Amino acid sequence: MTALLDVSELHVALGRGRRRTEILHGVDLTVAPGEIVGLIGETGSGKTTLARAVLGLVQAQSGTVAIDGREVGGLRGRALRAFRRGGAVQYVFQDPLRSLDPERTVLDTLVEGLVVRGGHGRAELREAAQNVARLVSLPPDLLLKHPGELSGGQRQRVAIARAIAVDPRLLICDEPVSALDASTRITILELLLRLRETRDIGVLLITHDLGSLGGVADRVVVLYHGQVVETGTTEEIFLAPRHPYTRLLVTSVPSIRDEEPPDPELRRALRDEVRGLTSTAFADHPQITGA
Ligand SMILES: Nc1ncnc2c1ncn2[C@@H]1O[C@H](COP(=O)(O)OP(=O)(O)OP(=O)(O)O)[C@@H](O)[C@H]1O
Repeated sequence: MTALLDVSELHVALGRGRRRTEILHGVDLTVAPGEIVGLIGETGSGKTTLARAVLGLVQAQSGTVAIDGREVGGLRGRALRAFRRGGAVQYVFQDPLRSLDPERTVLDTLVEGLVVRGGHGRAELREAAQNVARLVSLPPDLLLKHPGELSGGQRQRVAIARAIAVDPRLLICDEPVSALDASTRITILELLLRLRETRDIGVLLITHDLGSLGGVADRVVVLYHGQVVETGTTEEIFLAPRHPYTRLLVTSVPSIRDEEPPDPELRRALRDEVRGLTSTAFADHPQITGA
């Protein structure tokens, strides 16, 4: 089966002139239709850069990005704009308040993508907004409100519904629940599970919190310093992590910790091992140093 998203040997460099640095060093990643893939990595590991490359917002030095078998990584100009307008890939941000226009009602927000695409009458747009609002369990009385009048969880539902309205194939969710309280997190993650079942949408779920992927992601891709160091089913990653960095992450997951307190010796040994993998400043991150 053709992967919905197929990223192969992707190298991306950012910055200008002498400050130009390679951020992604040959990343491979796939997402199948209806699959939820968790992309985990420390801050600065290149998760957002990877998402931006998939959206065509940054150009690759080399490697390919294909959506439904069509190479999109090299699109430029009009072809790139048409790809974006088509809406096959949609991005949901961590902080919906910053990504939603405060002046726009929920109803107008939900159909932003359809308006850009053009060709829809008023009644059609209203019906489309009502349909996606229902899909994400947003009460109809919220449709005429503005983002500032909604709770954090309601705003994230609006952001997801706006993305769904253009019927995407792939949803990239960048830390979609990290700004929410525990129970709202669960309802948003359940919503993603429902959407992949009912719409066969592929989801790339970006997070630095391995614990939030349990029960949600089918597979996990571990990004470390711009490289994929491990890929496996969520069960494999949680129960039999192979790379020392993944093992360190797993010892930090609270639910696992509760059942079996982390062995300080083990964590120390893993930290030393991870530190030995890189001599860069990355090794000074608190997760690694245990500070
Ligand atoms: N426009 C840019 N120019 C130069 N370097 C950049 C640029 N944007 C990001 N970087 C660098 O690229 C690296 C990866 O950043 P990126 O935002 O992709 O990481 P991340 O894993 O998403 O981190 P976080 O979890 O904090 O969002 C970082 O070292 C960052 O400083």
